[in-house]
Amino acid sequence: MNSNLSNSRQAALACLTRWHEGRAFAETLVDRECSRLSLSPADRHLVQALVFGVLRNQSWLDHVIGTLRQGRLDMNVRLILQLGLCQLFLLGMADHAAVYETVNLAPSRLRGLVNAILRNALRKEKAILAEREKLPLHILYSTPRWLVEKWTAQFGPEAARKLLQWNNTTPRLYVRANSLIPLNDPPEGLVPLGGAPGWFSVEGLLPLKDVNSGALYVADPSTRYAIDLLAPQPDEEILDACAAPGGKSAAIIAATGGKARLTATDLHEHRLPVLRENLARYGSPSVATAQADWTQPCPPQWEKRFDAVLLDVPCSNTGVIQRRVDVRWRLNPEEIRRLAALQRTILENASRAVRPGGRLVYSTCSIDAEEDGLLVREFLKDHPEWTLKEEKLVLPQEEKSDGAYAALLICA
Ligand SMILES: C[S@@+](CC[C@H](N)C(=O)[O-])C[C@H]1O[C@@H](n2cnc3c(N)ncnc32)[C@H](O)[C@@H]1O
Repeated sequence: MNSNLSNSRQAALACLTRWHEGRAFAETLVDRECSRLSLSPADRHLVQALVFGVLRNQSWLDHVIGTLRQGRLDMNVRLILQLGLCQLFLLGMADHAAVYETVNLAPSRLRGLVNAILRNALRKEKAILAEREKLPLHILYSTPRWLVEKWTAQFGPEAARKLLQWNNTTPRLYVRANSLIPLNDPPEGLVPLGGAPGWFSVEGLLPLKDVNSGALYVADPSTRYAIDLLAPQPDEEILDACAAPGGKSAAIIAATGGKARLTATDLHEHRLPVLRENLARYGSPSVATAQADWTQPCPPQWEKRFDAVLLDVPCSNTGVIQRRVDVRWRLNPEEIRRLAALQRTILENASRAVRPGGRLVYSTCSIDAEEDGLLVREFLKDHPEWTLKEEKLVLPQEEKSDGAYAALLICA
């Protein structure tokens, strides 16, 4: 058997084990493990497909394991079985290689058990797959039941089902062309996105040269709505309050042909160097950057100072679950309530930085009303001097992109 394939499966098992032990992101664990083992791009690809495939289908895989074997299984064996079933039923790998390699992941005393369960799964394949569509949504789409119920209540059963289905598909990669650093030779494999000028879907390899030069920025097209609503103008004084790592700051500068007077702040001092580095690469080196905690009152020197403020607040990331496989498992209703309270405080304080007649765009990559439209309406109730001019909720299953929310508020 190919030893690189064995390495990839071992790496995937190591990543899943660590994922369950701590709070690290799956993406970070995959990157770290593949670099440690110096895996080739093809092997990295397999590790990612295995780890993400298991995490996206965890409840269904456990359900299948439960139908094949009653009684307790230790975590290591459960993860090995999840990996085996993922290869057999989700990634369509050859049966023989998938079973053989998976059995070899187990300690010798447990190989017989793993082999028996996987062979039993193959014998029952038809029944297992036929049963799938009849399972409750939280098992079929491996999403916590509370989240399924929440989305069903918010969007209706049909839209919720489509969203759950979308979240379990593989995300595409997109880039935004930076008008400040034109591409010399448009790279191959970039397909322009209809209705989103300057945006491309990456159909081949990511053109690293152009990403490193700052001519292309990797981002999802859903992020453009916040900038469109802000409509930054040359010479305006603009604040990007939650700015790191700087994607939207760079887009603001590009939208004004490099002429906005931008201040970019973030809570985390350690994120500022990355923010500055990104802004320099994207052709906007003169942006003023500063550490600021917007849960605290607006600093006096910034009160009523800005023509426009962008508030891209920390959020639950429920709009980007397709891309970030951990989110659904790390989130709970209490965390959403905590984030909504934090967002409301940040909005209260940062809104004071807007001059009379100025505007503020509040944005998230969450699709949950408590962090989006409901929160904005609560704010408006307490602040009659503000009006909601326009808002946009991007639902991933409808736009075939990440989910996002942006609201344009005007100060009297
Ligand atoms: C959604 S991210 C911003 C992404 C950024 N706008 C971009 O396009 O690259 C939210 C940011 O808010 C920052 N943040 C969290 N709490 C904050 C606070 N109290 N004050 C200021 N920034 C905060 C986080 O460090 C994080 O960088």
